[in-house]
Amino acid sequence: MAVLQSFISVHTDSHFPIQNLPYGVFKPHPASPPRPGVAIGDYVLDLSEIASAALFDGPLLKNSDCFHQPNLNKFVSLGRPAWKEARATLQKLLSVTEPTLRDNAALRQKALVPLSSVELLLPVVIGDYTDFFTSLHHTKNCGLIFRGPQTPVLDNWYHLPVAYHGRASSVVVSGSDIVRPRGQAHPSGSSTPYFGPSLKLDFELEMATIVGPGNELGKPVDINNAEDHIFGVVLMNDWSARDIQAWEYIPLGPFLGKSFGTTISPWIVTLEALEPFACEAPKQDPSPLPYLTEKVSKIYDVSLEAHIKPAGHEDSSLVTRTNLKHLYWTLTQQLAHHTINGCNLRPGDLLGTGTISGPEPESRACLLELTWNGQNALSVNGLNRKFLDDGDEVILTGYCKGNGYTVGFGTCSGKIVPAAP
Ligand SMILES: O=C(O)/C=C/C(=O)CC(=O)CC(=O)O
Ligand SMILES: [Ca+2]
Ligand SMILES: [Mg+2]
Repeated sequence: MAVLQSFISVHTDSHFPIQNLPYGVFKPHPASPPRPGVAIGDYVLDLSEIASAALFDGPLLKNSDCFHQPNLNKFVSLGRPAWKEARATLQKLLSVTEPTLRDNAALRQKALVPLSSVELLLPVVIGDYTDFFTSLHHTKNCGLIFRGPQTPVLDNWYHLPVAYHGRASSVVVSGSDIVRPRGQAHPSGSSTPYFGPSLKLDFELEMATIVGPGNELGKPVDINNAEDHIFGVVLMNDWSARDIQAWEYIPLGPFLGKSFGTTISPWIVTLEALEPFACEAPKQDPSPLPYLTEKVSKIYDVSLEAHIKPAGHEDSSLVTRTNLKHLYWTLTQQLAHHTINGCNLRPGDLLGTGTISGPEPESRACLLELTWNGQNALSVNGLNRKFLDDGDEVILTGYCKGNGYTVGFGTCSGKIVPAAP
């Protein structure tokens, strides 16, 4: 089958071909109101202009104001039939054979904005943010580092996707600076805790689900319908202060060691765009309880990388290479488990997968694991790094290689700036 092509020329390495069409929110000029868009090659297609031109003409979207909103919450609340309709409309409109936009210079001028000139914002208002702990490799390594060799993986882990409740207020879009947090750090031996800027600042390479329609309080989502509640996926960096975390987390879990900032990529890649890259999820042993047993158990083959760029350097160093498919618990199991007690999810909620470490040492997805809690230094552009220095920029990226095209997530980056005095 011939590869679908757009009239907009898209380089084969671009993350944003017509097969992707990820959703974001942008401002064309600093003073303009935010509006939804999709990325196509080096452009953003302004969906408010496409809606104003009455080009969303399908039954579900023709009378909707979802693309005249300052965020994507309304659109993601509409559910998969509306998402499919929008995708079909946009793929047709952008295709090489369709004259409507291709041959309308005035509309092209208004609706296609160079990506390099826009400001990208958080794509959704995030009411709640939860972070799971679903890579067995990450879990084992953290267990060994934080708790020692007796039981690195606790008994509950194989029976349910463990998670903690994160802080939605401090989720920021890629490109935002991260202020080094201050806090109490784990004392060594019998000393008293130290207070000051974190000395063990880390990144965590993750992905996160953006919730679609969600569920009513008291009505759990069935595991086999969970996919219909996932609009799409972003890259996520769950910045973590390991010295603060190690002291505070017993017995209630992460708190100030992680709530000072979490970065997500601006583009939400839809499950429709990821479908060609679906693969079988790893076999689970023991078998999960019936409420977590899926008819089809799938994950996606997404190559993931983290790079660090020190202050004043032109280039960055690759520090890890991993893949979403290494996760033990699937995105749908995470979502269904979250609701099984009746807890309601709302449109735009963010569900982090947890750190996506793979089986090899080179695929460990945070510095805690890569340097084994600072025991071994990592070489970053010839500099030694155990944890992050002020001025370090962490750049995450992810992509799926198709036949003749790439479905990518762009980047998710953030730079560490010095702690408050
Ligand atoms: O093992 C622990 O005590 C803590 C582990 C984490 O910091 C991980 C966490 O944020 C969840 C994850 O990213 O997998
Ligand atoms: Ca995390
Ligand atoms: Mg965080």
